[in-house]
Amino acid sequence: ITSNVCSDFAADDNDDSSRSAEQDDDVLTAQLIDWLLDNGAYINDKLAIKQVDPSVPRGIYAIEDMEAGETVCKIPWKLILKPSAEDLAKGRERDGLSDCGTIEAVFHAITAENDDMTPYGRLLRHQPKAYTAPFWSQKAQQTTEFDELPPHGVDELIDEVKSKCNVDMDDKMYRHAAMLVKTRADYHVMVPFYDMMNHHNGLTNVAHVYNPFYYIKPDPIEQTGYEIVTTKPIKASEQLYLSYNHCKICSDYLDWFGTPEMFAHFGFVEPLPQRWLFDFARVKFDLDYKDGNDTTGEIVVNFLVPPSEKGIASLQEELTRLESFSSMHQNMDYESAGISSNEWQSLWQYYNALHDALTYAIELSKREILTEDVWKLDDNWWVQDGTLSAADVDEHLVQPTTSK
Ligand SMILES: C[S@@+](CC[C@H](N)C(=O)[O-])C[C@H]1O[C@@H](n2cnc3c(N)ncnc32)[C@H](O)[C@@H]1O
Repeated sequence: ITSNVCSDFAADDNDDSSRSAEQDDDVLTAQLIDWLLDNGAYINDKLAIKQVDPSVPRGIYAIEDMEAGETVCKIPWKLILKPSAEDLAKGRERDGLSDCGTIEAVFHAITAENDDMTPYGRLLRHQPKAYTAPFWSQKAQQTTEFDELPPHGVDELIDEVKSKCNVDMDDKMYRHAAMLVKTRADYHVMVPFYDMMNHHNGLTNVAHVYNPFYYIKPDPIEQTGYEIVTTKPIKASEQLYLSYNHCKICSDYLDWFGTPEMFAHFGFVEPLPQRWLFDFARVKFDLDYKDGNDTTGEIVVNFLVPPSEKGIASLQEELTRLESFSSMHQNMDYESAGISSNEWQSLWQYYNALHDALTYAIELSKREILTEDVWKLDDNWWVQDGTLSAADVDEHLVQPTTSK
């Protein structure tokens, strides 16, 4: 996976050329924890934040065995970056308003004068810049036929910020703030410590206690803090993992938000299990190891909607198109392509994942009975895990039928 994207970009972070050794990730993280504890946060003392090797991203690990149901952290409302009280009072609908207020709050946190900058602001400022596709350089977007290879619609993420928020997206720090919000916020809240948790749908072992999106009074998060608990026993040295799309508060993302969307929003290719939804072919499937625990074993495709002959033929066309993209670019290096090595690596990681997913789906569809029934359905042919939420049908919002 793309784990080294983060650390590589940290090295590219030339905004802080005067950065001293004290500002390195471990120091910034230690300062963050001290600040949180001094200001009323609870953080379970069986945990440590670390990067165990350069090929995996920094994350939260158990350093002692933990039981299911233990509190991981409780982060007080006052330490959370969020829109102004005035904006919050207008409601928490996902109309972009909340995101705008959060981007503004993050911008101020990362650009505060030295003495006013909190350890959270410092850590966020130090995070890798522009590593998700919507924030790539223009050159990368053009050279790599941006709109063709990475998932479609990545540019919408920035367009949405530009059209809804009164922020200057040509300003480097505003762009960084926007990317931080897109990659680290839960809806309208940026929660220190909690936002260091990585994603894995096969190894999820923590959950939210409260949903920040459902606004009830008195708001439990304002009262008791942002609280996360373990959902399984976790052994010392294991990593704590959240799911960014199949979690208790993920109803907007639950059904349609798969590996391509994860790449577009968060800038990494998720490990198996992966979900792929190809609307143009009306094919939707999960890709996983046959024996979930054996990551060297056979890979299986679980079609979530019966595949059709027409759909598989479209996937084949897409695979051919991809291969012509690859034969045009694969022998180049990032310098001759004129883009950064991180953009180049990230692009090919996604290419390989997409290529593999298409190849598996085409190959393993030969074991299925193909039926054209999916083409008789309406645009919501893909809804599987939940039921459509009436208010937001156009946005393909789904609500879980069971709590996860
Ligand atoms: C909310 S932050 C998670 C914490 C982050 N690793 C850190 O160092 O603070 C989200 C970012 O973490 C990275 N990330 C999360 N899960 C990952 C995974 N399974 N593999 C690679 N990178 C991951 C991605 O760069 C993503 O944009």
